[in-house]
Amino acid sequence: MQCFFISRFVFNNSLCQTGSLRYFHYSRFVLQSTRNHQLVDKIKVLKQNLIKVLGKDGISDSETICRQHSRDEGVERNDHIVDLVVWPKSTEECSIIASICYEKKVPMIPFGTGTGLESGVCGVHGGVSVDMSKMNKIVDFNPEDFDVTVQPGVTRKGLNHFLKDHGLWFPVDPGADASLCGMTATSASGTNAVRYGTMRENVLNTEIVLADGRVFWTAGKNRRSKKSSAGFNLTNLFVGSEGSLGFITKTTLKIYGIPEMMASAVCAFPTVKAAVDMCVQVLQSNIPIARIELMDDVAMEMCNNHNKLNYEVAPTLFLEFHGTEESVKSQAKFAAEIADYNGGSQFHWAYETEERNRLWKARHDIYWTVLQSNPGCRAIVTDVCVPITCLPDLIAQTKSDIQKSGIIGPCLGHVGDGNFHSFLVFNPSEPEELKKAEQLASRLTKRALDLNGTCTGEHGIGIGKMAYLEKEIGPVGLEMMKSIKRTFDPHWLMNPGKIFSSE
Ligand SMILES: Cc1cc2c(cc1C)N(C[C@H](O)[C@H](O)[C@H](O)COP(=O)(O)OP(=O)(O)OC[C@H]1O[C@@H](n3cnc4c(N)ncnc43)[C@H](O)[C@@H]1O)c1[nH]c(=O)[nH]c(=O)c1N2
Ligand SMILES: CCCCCCC(=O)C(=O)O
Ligand SMILES: [Mn+2]
Repeated sequence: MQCFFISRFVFNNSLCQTGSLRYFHYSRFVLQSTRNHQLVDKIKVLKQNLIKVLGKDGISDSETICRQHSRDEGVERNDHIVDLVVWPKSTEECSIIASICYEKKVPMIPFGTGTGLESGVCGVHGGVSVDMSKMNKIVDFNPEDFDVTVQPGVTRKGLNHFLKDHGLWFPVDPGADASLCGMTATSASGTNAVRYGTMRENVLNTEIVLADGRVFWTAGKNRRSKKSSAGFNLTNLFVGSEGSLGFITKTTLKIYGIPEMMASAVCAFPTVKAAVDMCVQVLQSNIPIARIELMDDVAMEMCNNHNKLNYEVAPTLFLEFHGTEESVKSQAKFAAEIADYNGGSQFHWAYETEERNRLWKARHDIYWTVLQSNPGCRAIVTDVCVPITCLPDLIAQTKSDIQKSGIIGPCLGHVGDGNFHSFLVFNPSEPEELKKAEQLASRLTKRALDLNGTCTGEHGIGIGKMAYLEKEIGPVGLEMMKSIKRTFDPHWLMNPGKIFSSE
């Protein structure tokens, strides 16, 4: 296993180390000189063997490429760099890569598009990053059965571009243009989940390459029935497995008809509680709302400034209705009455595709908006999800906690699911700020767990949420998860150091 000797002499100019997170710069030279020699030797042999299979174009050990593949959009972890990157072009090549790594006992880390937020793609113990982007075909499409099977290089936007001409779409939308197998691996969701479900509800089958190179389908080869009672649900085991059980080399997904009409609206509220109360009442009234997204006043102000918009700076819901023209109109009328009852403003409507896209782009871009509004800063993104009735108090407590701390922390959420994010901004050269942000995130997550919720509604555990998993699922639950991992991956080679440690 790789080992690092971290001393102050290692750092070029900045060091900030508190709790579980570390941010620092160091030189590749020092990194390599302290790396376990056994692994370095193994990697040399491995490289030669892999070149024979993949050709020189299918493999790289360049420092830049290894670094690019060792980070996602979340916290940068400069001490967890992979040693090699490979690009399989087929399931067969992926299987050969796995068997070669298995023989040498070298860690393997699947890489989708790197949009994850929990450091899922970094090499905690070094190893080989397997970039799936060259496996980018739609391999099976059954429009009348409403299913499609794609390889890992197919992204959400790529699939929707293909489906559009057939009057179909795949609605799970994390905003980022993530790979569909990466979304399967993290159990992603996003803005449409309140109506169409998350990846868990939309994955019918997956093809898997195991750590030792064996290939199998979790629901049986090519099976695509909408339901099954045939034994354990192995498909769901791989949804949210974060690369720790095997490579997902195909995912079979449910797809949907594009609704005749889609209409979006924006509505401001006097308080977060009023906005969430409206959301609960909309769900209780069985309005089949497609999106109901909260942005707090802090997020709205940044959104306005960044996008040259002039929405009210107040807790705001972004809503969307799907259906026939008649149904959209009646859903919207009912929802507007509920908004009014809760002190909400008139709806500002967007009917045309372009206008709707602009509105949702402003919402989806909030991650970049916050970072660009605070140059040089980084952020801890929280992702708790609680029973919806607990949400108003939890958000109110969180906002008051953030205000007292002096940290900048916009909050927004997929409120229809009881899921919200706070974006706790800190300056990496101010250790006190990072400490405050970490303590805030920890208090918030503990509060959510005490309310029978989860530490992560959609981003996954990765490294960032490992500390909370045992409290969430209990010691026996954690041991069961580890036993399952041992069954699929007895030598702990698939993405080790994520979700839980090996002890
Ligand atoms: C601006 C912005 C906004 C959002 C988000 C990101 C960003 C940058 N996300 C997070 C992110 O888009 C989501 O986690 C995706 O599912 C990650 O997919 P990638 O293909 O990028 O996986 P990425 O390459 O980042 O990998 C993520 C994890 O999956 C594993 N993995 C990837 N491909 C695999 C494969 N083929 N087989 C096995 N394991 C594999 C990796 O090893 C890693 O552990 C999100 N998410 C969300 O759910 N809701 C949201 O609202 C948002 N919003
Ligand atoms: C407060 C910004 C957090 C954004 C995190 C990305 C995400 O999940 C989203 O919904 O947007
Ligand atoms: Mn989200």
